[in-house]
Amino acid sequence: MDSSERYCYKPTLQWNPQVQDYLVKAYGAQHFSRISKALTYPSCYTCIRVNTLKSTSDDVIDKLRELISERMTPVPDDLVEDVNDPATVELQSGIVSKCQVPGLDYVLFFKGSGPHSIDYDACTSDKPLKEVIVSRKCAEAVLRGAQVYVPGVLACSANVEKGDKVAVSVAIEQLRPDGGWAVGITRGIVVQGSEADPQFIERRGLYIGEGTAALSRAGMFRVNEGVAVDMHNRVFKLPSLHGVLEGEIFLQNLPSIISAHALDPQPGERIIDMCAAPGGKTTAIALLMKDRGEVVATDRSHNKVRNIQKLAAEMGLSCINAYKLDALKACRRCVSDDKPVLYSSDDLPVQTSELLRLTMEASLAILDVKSNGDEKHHENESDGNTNHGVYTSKASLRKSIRKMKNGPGRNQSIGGRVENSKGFPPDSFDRVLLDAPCSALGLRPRLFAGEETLESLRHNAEYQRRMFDQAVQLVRPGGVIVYSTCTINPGENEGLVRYALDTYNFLSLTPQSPKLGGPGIVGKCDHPDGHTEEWLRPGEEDLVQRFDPSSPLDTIGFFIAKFAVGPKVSGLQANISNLETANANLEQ
Ligand SMILES: C[S@@+](CC[C@H](N)C(=O)[O-])C[C@H]1O[C@@H](n2cnc3c(N)ncnc32)[C@H](O)[C@@H]1O
Repeated sequence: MDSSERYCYKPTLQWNPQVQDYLVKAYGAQHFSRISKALTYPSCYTCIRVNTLKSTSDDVIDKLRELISERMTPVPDDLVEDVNDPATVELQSGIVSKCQVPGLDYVLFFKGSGPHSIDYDACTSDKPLKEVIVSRKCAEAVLRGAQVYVPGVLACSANVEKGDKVAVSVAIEQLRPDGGWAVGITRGIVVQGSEADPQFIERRGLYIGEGTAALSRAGMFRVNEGVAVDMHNRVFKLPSLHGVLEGEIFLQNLPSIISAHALDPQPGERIIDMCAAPGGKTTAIALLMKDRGEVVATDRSHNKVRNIQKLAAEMGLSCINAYKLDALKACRRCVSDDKPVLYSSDDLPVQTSELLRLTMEASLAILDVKSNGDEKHHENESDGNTNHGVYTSKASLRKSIRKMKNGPGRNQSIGGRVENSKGFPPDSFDRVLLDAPCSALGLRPRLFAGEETLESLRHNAEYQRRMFDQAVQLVRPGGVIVYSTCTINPGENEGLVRYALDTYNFLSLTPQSPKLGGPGIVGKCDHPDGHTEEWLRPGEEDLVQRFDPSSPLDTIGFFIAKFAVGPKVSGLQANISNLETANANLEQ
């Protein structure tokens, strides 16, 4: 075997066999195989969203070009090789272009290249190849342009010293005789670097580039942090823009930007991004609203909510209010706290819907009638769970209304604490984005997919439906829900759309703009356990956007559905009357 074959990058993505069968049924064998291969490569460009509040595309292009030339001159000795590399020259001449889609000229593409074949032997012809083996997560980051950091190092040749050139490969889970997956390399082992090496087969086709050891072998396993290998020759050459023009630009996948456009947010509206961290789509939405109105950004993780706040502050966006909230409890019909309040003042809407405003005014009127002003917590006994009728004090309501006008936590994005939200009233948002947590089977580069089973995929779909139920309650009639995922699993995409349309007869799929993705999948899948998963019906496929990682657009796998919300009351009444009919039929 020659060295180009031995030290190449040709990974084969490993799937759980049942999941693979299921995806082959959905896509057809050839298409699935193309997708599976594309997933192992990063996109060949970095997508940049310009913060139009702070800069323009032309300014950012100029600054990036300047930065690149600054970084290249004077040319440090160890970069001489890079400057002669065609990919580096290409970057140097400034392959940064504006997106040509109307309305998206604030999106820039920074071109990269790959896969390149690397002649590892040429650099070490007089001595045996020195190697470093890294973890899968580390390799996925390196393929996107990162360095090899110490925690990512799994194994190393015996004689590696600081400054040595090393070939970097990745250890990936292998199927074991018991049917489980395991990485065959124990942290700290010595890489033999010969075909006698028991792990040699496992890293064939998994070499991701060459770098200079920043530490000796001993150092790599002694310290806990820092760069272990400075990568200078990679199979994919993508610009590393980490920390560059902070606040002015945001690195974001193209489909994510499109999902914010699909929501079509308007200045002055009140919008909720239910699973918002780290805030990529939240900030994209806020910019499309010209920072006017309110974007409520919620996530269940406290630290992640902080990150949303930091990002909003960094981008200079003040219309974002971020809260810690479980999306499964995002809608609160009424509150049954010890202290009787009508919705916590923390989460009262800034641009509240007309409906809620009328409700508030009506409550004030009721209180005016109650001349003694006593506060009474009245529970509606017909529904002990959620539907509590709540009275509150006039002062408390007035305070709440004042807060409605001023906006809750309006300045929280400049470093305030993370507030917990108890949920929001029904119909209180003009638009809802549910960018749901998912199996992430569209993210690239991905070097292993065997962790997902049919059960875990189905569990995700159930979780997403429960979140979607909350989204339906939060949006006002006449509003919009956008549902998106970064997975290629139809059960979490078209399956959710089927659930939505079959469950809520006041929802309809509505066209999206811009439309860059392909059609959705029509049909169904009969699972071996008898469960049938239904996807789209004919005529629905062109109303969703499906981004295919194997398509020329070269994006991550992504899915977007946009629902128009009709009058809910009649829809609910229709559901209730359906239930009543069903009950009556049962009783007969
Ligand atoms: C796909 S990511 C969202 C990415 C984000 N929309 C963006 O564009 O930057 C999903 C997020 O959902 C959050 N999440 C998962 N379960 C949740 C729940 N029950 N309630 C709220 N957030 C949840 C995760 O913490 C994660 O940040």
